Amino acid sequence: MSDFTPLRSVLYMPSSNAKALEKAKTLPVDAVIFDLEDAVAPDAKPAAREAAAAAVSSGEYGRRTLTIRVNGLGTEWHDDDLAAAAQAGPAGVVVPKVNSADEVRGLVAALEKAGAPDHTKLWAMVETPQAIFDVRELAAASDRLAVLVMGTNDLVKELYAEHVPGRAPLLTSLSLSLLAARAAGIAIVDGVYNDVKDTDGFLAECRQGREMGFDGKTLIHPGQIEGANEAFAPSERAVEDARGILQAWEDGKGSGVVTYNGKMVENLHVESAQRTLAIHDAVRALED
Ligand SMILES: CC(C)(COP(=O)(O)OP(=O)(O)OC[C@H]1O[C@@H](n2cnc3c(N)ncnc32)[C@H](O)[C@@H]1OP(=O)(O)O)[C@@H](O)C(=O)NCCC(=O)NCCSC(=O)C[C@H](O)C(=O)O
Ligand SMILES: [Mg+2]
Repeated sequence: MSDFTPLRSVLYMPSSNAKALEKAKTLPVDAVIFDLEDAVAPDAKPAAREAAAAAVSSGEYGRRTLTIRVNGLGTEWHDDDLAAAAQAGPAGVVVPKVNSADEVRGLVAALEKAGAPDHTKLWAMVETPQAIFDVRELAAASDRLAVLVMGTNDLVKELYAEHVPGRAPLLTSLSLSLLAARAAGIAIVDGVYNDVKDTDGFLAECRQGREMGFDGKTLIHPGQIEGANEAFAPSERAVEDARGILQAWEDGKGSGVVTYNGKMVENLHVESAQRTLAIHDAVRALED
């Protein structure tokens, strides 16, 4: 876990919005998605592409993980977007509506052909019924695939579902994607919450995402960053418990099972505690 990169808060911004691009340089966000897809009107796409590439190359975003979301496979903008993103060399190229393992392999080949540096990974958006059915193979299709990104707006649209508190219509898709990411050993971030003024609803969805196991949440507004950063970082209590578990394990060296605060501790709990502390250390390192 030493090279763990926090992805608690992953903020989309339209690459056509110069003010938002500027503002992101000061926001306490773990990662930025410079968007060329849904948030950018067709006639603004060429200029947005240039702005996104320039932002990535600028060196002005500090420790933030930078990514560019290109337009999807089969669109008139995809090839030019992918070439520009590969040349700019962000941490991730986010591709919407990836449907299958074959598409992942094709995208990785295209990135390599376009000269993307080794550190530029593929982030695949899972947001169609076909992707959900193929998500296990999709997530394991390439070592260059680093992150799954849930596209819950498109999923709701494709399922003819509704956005409801608790997200019952999406739970199967969220859970299958999460299982696939964990089986493949890659990161996964939850979808966006559209109502930027509904703080309670947003925080409830962050808690749900955290409890399910997501690494973080994609966001659409700066006002959502603080809540996501807090929800997806280990709480003080969790850090204290993790340290206590490690101490109890150390004290009981040699026994296969000990207790901490009256609860059973086995090797698997020790591994979880170590993970909690590694995430805590990585988050602290960002904040220093
Ligand atoms: C949703 C918004 C259109 C709201 O914009 P606005 O009304 O301008 O908000 P505010 O006036 O409250 O903004 C306050 C300040 O913050 C800046 N700002 C706003 N949003 C962002 C942002 N995303 N990144 C950076 N900075 C931002 C404003 O410029 C104001 O700055 P200042 O005046 O200096 O204080 C808007 O928030 C927005 O456009 N959000 C992003 C929308 C987007 O990217 N959508 C596409 C991705 S969502 C999606 O499609 C996921 C997936 O594919 C799926 O299917 O689910
Ligand atoms: Mg989408």
